[in-house]
Amino acid sequence: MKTEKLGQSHMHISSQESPPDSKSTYGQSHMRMSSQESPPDSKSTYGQSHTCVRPQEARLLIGTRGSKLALAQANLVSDLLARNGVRTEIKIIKTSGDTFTDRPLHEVKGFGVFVREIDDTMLAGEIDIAVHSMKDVPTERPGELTIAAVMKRDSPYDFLLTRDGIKLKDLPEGAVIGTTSLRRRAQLLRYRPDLMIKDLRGNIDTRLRKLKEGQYDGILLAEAGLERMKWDIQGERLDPDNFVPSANQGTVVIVTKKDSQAERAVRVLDDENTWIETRIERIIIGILGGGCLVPIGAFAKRQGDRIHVRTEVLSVDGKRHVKIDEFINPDEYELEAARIGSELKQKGGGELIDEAVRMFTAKRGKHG
Ligand SMILES: NCc1[nH]cc(CCC(=O)O)c1CC(=O)O
Repeated sequence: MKTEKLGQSHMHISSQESPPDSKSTYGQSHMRMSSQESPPDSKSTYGQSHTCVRPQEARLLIGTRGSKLALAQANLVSDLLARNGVRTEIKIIKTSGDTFTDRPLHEVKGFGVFVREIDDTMLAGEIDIAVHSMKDVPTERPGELTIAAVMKRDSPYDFLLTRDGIKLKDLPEGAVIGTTSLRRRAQLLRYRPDLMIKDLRGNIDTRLRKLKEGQYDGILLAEAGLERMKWDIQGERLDPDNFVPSANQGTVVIVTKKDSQAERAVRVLDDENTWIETRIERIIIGILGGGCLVPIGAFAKRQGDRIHVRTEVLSVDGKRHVKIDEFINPDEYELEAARIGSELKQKGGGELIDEAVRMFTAKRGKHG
């Protein structure tokens, strides 16, 4: 296990590798490990907690945000289910993350700002399936709901778009880069402390427009979003050694009520390899805590008969970080993920997390 110590500068000790192909080829069949992120004791009350009992031949209702990316994801799931004989209908649900687009996400109250209202609609029995970008789904979940399927991972990497195709290392001194992600901000400043990082909110099309309008020299976003929108835009895929992705980045997840017809219907879409990679990442960030208030990267990638795990916590200014980069045995992946999360926390990650949360809380106190 290789750990970089907390300090002012770091010799990167992992072998620099170009990002591997992000498509996994792992086997399809699998024994489902415990998927419970919430206590396994709560039994679903599906069908008992609401009056609207729909006839059996009714379509399953898919709940989703209304952004172009979210709709692209929901339509993909609907099409795949149709190919498996499952009829669905899509219902758009507005979330607080979509409402407050004028501020950084970490300043929108509470966790799961893109998920909470959709969870509530499912708990009320008004939808059967929810399709989310998995990285937006908090690790703390309502006991009645379950992650019923994790789709095969798209690109997990961050992607830099610049107006004239300049690479990150060649950007001029003080170039303005748009992102509102605390993780991307800290990782950018670690790599190029001279850069000016400017908040950038809004859906993908809004961000692209702001780049074209000249408000930024570059913008940083998830490559998966561009893939799913089928936008073939030239840019630079950032190396996961320097830009460890957000936990579960590039993954679409399907949530249903436990023990429901919907849970059984969507199971066919589950991808074993992505299930394991994203579970490792969620165990790690679940142990670290801090939610979206702290610059944390967590990335697990199956490579042959091993799983490469990279995870790090950074200070908000990118000047300090602590990182673990190692290969683990897939047979013990849950235990190994818990060990890594605990070690990262003990080796300085906990202090950086507390510092970031204190900083945010103080800032929120000042601005109300
Ligand atoms: N709320 C931000 C968010 N949630 C999921 C994605 C991208 C798609 C994915 O990671 O699956 C994005 C945009 C971004 O990070 O650029």
